[in-house]
Amino acid sequence: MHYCAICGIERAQVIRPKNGQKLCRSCFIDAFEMEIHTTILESGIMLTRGERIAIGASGGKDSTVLAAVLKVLNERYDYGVEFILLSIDEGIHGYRDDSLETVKRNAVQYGMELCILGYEALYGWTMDQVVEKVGKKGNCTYCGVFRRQALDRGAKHLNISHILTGHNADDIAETILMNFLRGDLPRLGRCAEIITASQASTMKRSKPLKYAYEKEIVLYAHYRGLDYFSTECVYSPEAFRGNARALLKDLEKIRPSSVLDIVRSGEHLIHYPATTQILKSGMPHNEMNKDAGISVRGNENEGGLLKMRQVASSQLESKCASKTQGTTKPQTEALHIQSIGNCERCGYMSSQPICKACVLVENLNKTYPSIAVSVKEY
Ligand SMILES: Nc1ncnc2c1ncn2[C@@H]1O[C@H](COP(=O)(O)OP(=O)(O)OP(=O)(O)O)[C@@H](O)[C@H]1O
Repeated sequence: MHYCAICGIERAQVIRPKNGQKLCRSCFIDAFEMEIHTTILESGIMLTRGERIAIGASGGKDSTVLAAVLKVLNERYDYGVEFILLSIDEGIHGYRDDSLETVKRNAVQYGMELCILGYEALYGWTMDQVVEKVGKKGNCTYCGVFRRQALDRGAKHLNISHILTGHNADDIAETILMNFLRGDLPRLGRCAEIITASQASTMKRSKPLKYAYEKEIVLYAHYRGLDYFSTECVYSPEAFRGNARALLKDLEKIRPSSVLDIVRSGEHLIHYPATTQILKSGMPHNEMNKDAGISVRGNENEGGLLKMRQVASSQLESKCASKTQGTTKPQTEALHIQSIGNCERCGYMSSQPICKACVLVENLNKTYPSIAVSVKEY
């Protein structure tokens, strides 16, 4: 029999995948919570006293554990933050309607306000209708674009500018693998970041469970008897993600630390190679921006590093895009970082004249002329 590596009194019940440490149930719960607290403190996820912060709550294990742990930490370490559960109803019968019932119970259990926003009200389409129209292949693209914007809209409606999501280490490792296998280095760097801000949004998003293994999240939920919804989406997940997931699981069998190793590799690539080249060139930010033909709305001199990353990403993105289109753009072509403006159609913030959600809605509405092309204001 093994005793817990921390207390040395209780019988060990858990072997931690990241380091092989054997822990008892109670020490595991403490260690898990402490690691998320440390992630919040060390990663720059700012939880400012008095601030209202949204938790993207799907009712699944990850966001339920996130809400439960944040409630504990908020009380234990006196963060002084008000957490609001923000749920998006994609309109998937037999899946999201059931998981939202779980979120409603979680709101009562954790004493958190709950806001639910639906695709139907925002876009005039439920995902069930989208799948009926476009089929199961490719429907995840619609769902992902709509959800991203819906979360932003919900948070804005609540006067909130920071959203926390339950993406865990396995989710991030999968995305890194997918982008690596596709040769998409700019996305690979971005997906490894714990805090993301997009050019198309002023909303900050953070992933406090970034270093938490899926296995441990399930175990934590089990040990604490958390109320969560465990059914997979009725529409098949993105096929390529399924392959990346299978590959990750195989790697994990041989080497349990693989998940975090891949996350760390992704982090190292954030600054590599284009950003590094720009940093090495020593060019002053404003000169570099002028050369790159960048127009950034607001203070032209602020956010040097961020701008450098944007330039680096843009350079690589434009190279990748031109490659996939079979043309090679000249290296000297000026780069244009779009500033955040407003979508001409729905009025919501967008880096393009028409936001992605409106483009997708327009596609959907094409064969339904009686439905107005609109994304409703919320
Ligand atoms: N319908 C939704 N409403 C609000 N937030 C959502 C919704 N769907 C996903 N999210 C947020 O995005 C995160 C990652 O979503 P994903 O679809 O990858 O699900 P997941 O990894 O199974 O997470 P979960 O177990 O929380 O459902 C979730 O943890 C949650 O914070």
